[in-house]
This record gives sequence, structure tokens and C-alpha cells, in this order.
Amino acid sequence: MWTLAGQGCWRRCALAAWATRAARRGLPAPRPAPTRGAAAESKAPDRSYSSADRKEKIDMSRFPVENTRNFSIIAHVDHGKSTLADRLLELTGAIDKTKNNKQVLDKLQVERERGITVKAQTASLFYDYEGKQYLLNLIDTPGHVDFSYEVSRSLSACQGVLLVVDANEGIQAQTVANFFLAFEAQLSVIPVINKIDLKNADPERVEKQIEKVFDIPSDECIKISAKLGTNVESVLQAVIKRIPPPKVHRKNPLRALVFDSTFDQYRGVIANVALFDGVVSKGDKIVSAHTQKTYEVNEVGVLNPNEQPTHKLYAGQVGYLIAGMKDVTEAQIGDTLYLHKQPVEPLPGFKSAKPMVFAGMYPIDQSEYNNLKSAIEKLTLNDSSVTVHRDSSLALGAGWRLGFLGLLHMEVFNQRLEQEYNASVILTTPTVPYKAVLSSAKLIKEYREKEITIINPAQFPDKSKVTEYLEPIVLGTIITPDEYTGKIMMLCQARRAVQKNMMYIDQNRIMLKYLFPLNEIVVDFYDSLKSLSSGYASFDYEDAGYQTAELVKMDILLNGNIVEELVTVVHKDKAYSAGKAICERLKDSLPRQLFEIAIQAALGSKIIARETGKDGTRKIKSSRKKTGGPVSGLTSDLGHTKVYSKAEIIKNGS
Ligand SMILES: Nc1nc2c(ncn2[C@@H]2O[C@H](COP(=O)(O)OP(=O)(O)OP(=O)(O)O)[C@@H](O)[C@H]2O)c(=O)[nH]1
Repeated sequence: MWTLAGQGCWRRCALAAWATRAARRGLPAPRPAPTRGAAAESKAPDRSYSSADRKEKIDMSRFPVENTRNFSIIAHVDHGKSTLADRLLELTGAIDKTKNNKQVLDKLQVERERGITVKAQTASLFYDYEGKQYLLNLIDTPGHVDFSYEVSRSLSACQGVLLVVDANEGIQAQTVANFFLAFEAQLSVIPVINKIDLKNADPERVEKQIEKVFDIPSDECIKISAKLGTNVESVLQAVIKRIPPPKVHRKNPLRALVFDSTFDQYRGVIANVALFDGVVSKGDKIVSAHTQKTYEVNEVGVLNPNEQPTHKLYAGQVGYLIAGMKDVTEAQIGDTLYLHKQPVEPLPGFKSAKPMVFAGMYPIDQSEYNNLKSAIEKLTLNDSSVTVHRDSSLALGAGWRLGFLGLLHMEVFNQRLEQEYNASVILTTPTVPYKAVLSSAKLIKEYREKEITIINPAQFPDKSKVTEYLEPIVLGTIITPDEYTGKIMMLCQARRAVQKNMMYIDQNRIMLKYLFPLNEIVVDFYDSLKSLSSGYASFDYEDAGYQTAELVKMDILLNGNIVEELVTVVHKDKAYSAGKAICERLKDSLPRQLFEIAIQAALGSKIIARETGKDGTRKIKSSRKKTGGPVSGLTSDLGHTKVYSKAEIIKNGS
């Protein structure tokens, strides 16, 4: 069994291993800052590669493996990753220095509107240092937990990371989660303390936190202001000195990992590749290990940060490749590309993402089904963490049941469908994936297995047909000033959480670890946590498997008829309060009718809550917030979101 002491022991072992590994890797101690002359020399970018010279193809053979570094920027949300990336792009001449450079790598409309990174973005930087030309491949990653799959994938193309920590906020929950992703991938970690220009910045306190939690000596921290550009040059130099070059072989046959891809309607699939072996150039015949199809390479290049064609790409380099793949199913993220007639052992690829919430997605009009299908296929090429199953509903017709990594992820996917593919959808109640161990021989025969996963509450099997139900659980990390600890503990208890660990990361900040049932945190836990800690507590979670739970299926009836799309699964102890909340919300949200509507929540044949709907029509506000906020479509949820009728959605056009 997992005990408090056990966990501490695990962390100590992990950190000890980390320290040994760092020492074994021979990470150099931080060197003295370069002399003014050296810094001034390295500051001048080599204009032969810069934005002024985009038409010339870059000769990538000028960058031997030992002069190549691949690194990601990781951090808690809003700690300044994208701002640091802007400064690094400016310093290396990839973009001109103007006041307008704000989060240049956040290219998607949704990222600009919400001010968050949702897609990892790559940029190849060219940098002269101590008389050598370096190729620095940077990947800017998202900070929010819902997009951590992007981070773990990006790390597979890197040998090191810049771990950015806000000098005022200090280590937060996602700093810890992201550090351990890098640690497990055995990457070199360079801690960067950002925002030292802030009035309340306390970089010395943050240094101590980093030493205590990650066992990284405080003199390895680099203190910067990404906003003002203070000391950013030393970050580039640390990348060169402390991150090892990739271990690759240019003389071996080509082995390229597709770590991201997008679909362009004119050019087909554009695959982002990291070359582990060999060379690839225009005209080469390549094979996809996944589909075994052969293609001719039309273009290769690097992102600087826009596409810049090159003659070739060499092992150790990260770039893009276009090879006439016209179908979105042809370029899978995680695929290995190799040269025709020179087969290689495919690279391990990526662990597939584990969806945390599922929701039904339907076209508003069934005649739009094929267009929506094509839009979902193209978008899931770019966001491979979304899982798609076909589904259908009596009221909504043919559609899909989509799996997302969280509610923000679901909202962002929905928003991207609207903005990038002009697709309007109806989205149903989000639900977490429950499991049931079947006892009914008939059902076992039907499903062909004893333990089934239920992603649609309408298909939740009756208690008489199962041995036990299981619910997904997560290990949550909360970091908070200690004055809020009591209130937070009460909140966690109310959410059926079990405390696993508690430690001070400095004099007045505490890190709590809890095992939570996923359905207790997926909707509004973060908002409650923020509000009772005046915004100071942060939260992150990771999958922790399943636990036995007393679950019940709750039907919602309108005038005695079960509405399949509103069926939910709840914990037995919370059924009454959840039923009451849903009925009350429905009463407020249903369109005005000429007659009374009985709104009921029922467990089997037993009615547990009732409201009478008369004139509850309310205008639907289409406000969007950074987290939470309504999604378009027919959604009730686990008792927190409004319920929109299909007619309302069409009428309001949201
Ligand atoms: N004062 C100050 N503000 C900064 C600094 N660096 C970033 N910021 C601000 O912090 C906010 C968040 O910066 P981003 O670069 O978007 O942070 P991020 O880590 O990329 O955010 P996500 O991608 O959403 O995780 C922005 O308002 C920046 O202007 C800094 O050095 N000093």
C-alpha cells in the first residue's frame, strides 16, 4: 500500500538518482559570466541566416552534431515561457527586435485570444558563440495540465530543458509536474528564475525552493527578466554549455520521428520531424513505418520560426518535411520515416494519451456530418491526444464520442473546430471513463470481456449485472501559502480525496498530495481552490489508476420521459445533491413552454428530486474564460454547467 513515508522515500530515491545522473553526465558547474567583449561578440547574430535572407536555402551541413542543441522550455502556466522564447528569437536574429514581439510562437488564434499556449512550437535558432556556429532547436511548450501530452512529446526530441520559475510565485504545481517529466526522460535541467524585475520578486527564496524540491544547487539557477531581456544571453550560453548534443549517427540510414503534424489544404500533411539517424533531402523516397506507404519528399526545412526550406536535414536536427501525404490518416504522430529500401527498426513513438473526460459531439445539422467528420480528422492530426469513437443519439443523430485530457482541452478543441474549420457543434455532458466488472454472462458475451470501460453514461450497466464499479482516480499536487491549508483540506475532504503527503517547500509554502476521484475535480475544483486561496494555490494532477466506488446511474426525466443525453453517473452519497442541482439548473435553463414541465432526477424507478419548469428561459451568454466557461452545445454536466436545448443553440447561434 502507498504510504506517506513510502512516497517520501520514492521522492528521495528519485532525487538521489537524479543527482547521480547529473554528476555522471558531468554537468559542468556554472561558469563565470563571459567578459563584456565575448558577450558583445556573441550578441551580434549571423545575418547570413536571419530574417533578411529567407530566400536562400540554408546549408544545414554547416552545423555538425556537436554544435547542435535540442531543448524545450517548460514551466507552470504564465511563468513566462513564450516571453523567454520571444527574447531568444530576437537575440539570435530569427525575428527583428520590435516592441510588438509578444508570444510570437503562439500562432493559433485560440492561443492569442486566451493568452495561453496550447500547442508546442518549434524554432531553430542560429547562434554564434566563442567562434563557433550553433544550431539551437527550441520547443516552447504549454503550461496547463490539460496540454501536458504536448510537453511529454516535445521532450522526446530534446536533450535538455529550461525550467522557468516565476521569481514572485515560486515553484507551483505544474513546475513540479513538468520537472518530473523532464527528469523521467533523463534530460538536463537548467532552472531559470524569471520576472526578477517584479517589485515582489524574491529570486533567492525561489533558488532555495528549487534546491529543496528538485535537489538542484542554487548556483545553477539563472536569474532573468524575459520581459526586459535582462541576462537572457546567459540562458543561450547555458544551453550550449550544460545541455549535451544529441547522440545520433549521420552515416546510418535515415530514421526520423514524426513528433507533430499539421494539415495544409494545398500542400497536404506537414510533418515536424526529429532526425535520429541519417540525412533526408528533397527527392528522397521515404516510407512510413506505420502505413508502409512510400512517398517522395517535396520539401524539407527548418522553422525559424516560419518555414525556411533547406537543402537537407541531418541527424540531430529538428525540422519539417512535406512528402505529398494527402490523407490525414497517413502521418501519425509517433511514426518513424525511413528511406525506401533501407528499412530500420522504428523508434518507440509515444505512449498514447489517456483521455480524462469524454463528451458526445454532433453536427448541429445532420447534413453537415461529413464536413464535421473531415474537420475532426484534420484537427486530431494536429492534436493527437483526442480520441474519437463513433456514436449516435436518438435526439441528436449520428456523431462521435470524443475523449479529452480535461475540460479546458475540450473547450479549446471545440473553439479550434469553429475558428479553423468553421464547424459548429453540439457537445453533450462531459463524463469521466468509469469501469464495470461484469457478472452477467450475457453481457460478458456481448462485450467479449469481463471488465468494460463506460464512456457514455447512457450505457452504464445495471447493478444487478456487475460485480463492482470502478472510478478513475488521480494524484493531485496542490501548492499553497500555508494560511489556506485548513480551508483547502476541507475542500479536498468534501471531494472524497485521501491525503497522501504534505511538505513545506519553504517557510510558508506547503505542497499537499491527495488522491482524488477524477469526477470530483474535473469540472470546478480548480475554480473553488483558486477562490478560497485568493488565487494563490496551484493544482496539477496525474493519472493514478482506478478504485472501487459505489456508483449509480441517474436518469433525468422531462414529463416522465428519460432524456438519454442528460443521463449521468454519480457517487451514491452525492446522488441526492447532484440530482437536485441538475433539476434546479434545468428549471432555469429550459426554454419557456406554454405548459408545465415535470423535471425529475431518478435512480432506477425511484424519483430523488423534482422541479417544475415554467418560464425559465435565460439568455445564453457566450463568454469565454481562461478556464471553465460555457461550451457550445447541449451540456448539463456533473451538476455545474447550464443545459442548453438544441433549439436554443440554433436560435442563439452559439
Ligand atoms: N514583469 C514581467 N512579466 C513577465 C516576464 N516574463 C513574462 N511576463 C509576463 O507574464 C505573462 C505570461 O507570460 P507568457 O510568456 O505568456 O507565459 P507562458 O509561460 O508562456 O504562459 P502559458 O503558455 O500560458 O503557460 C505575460 O503577461 C508576460 O508579459 C518578466 O520577465 N517580467
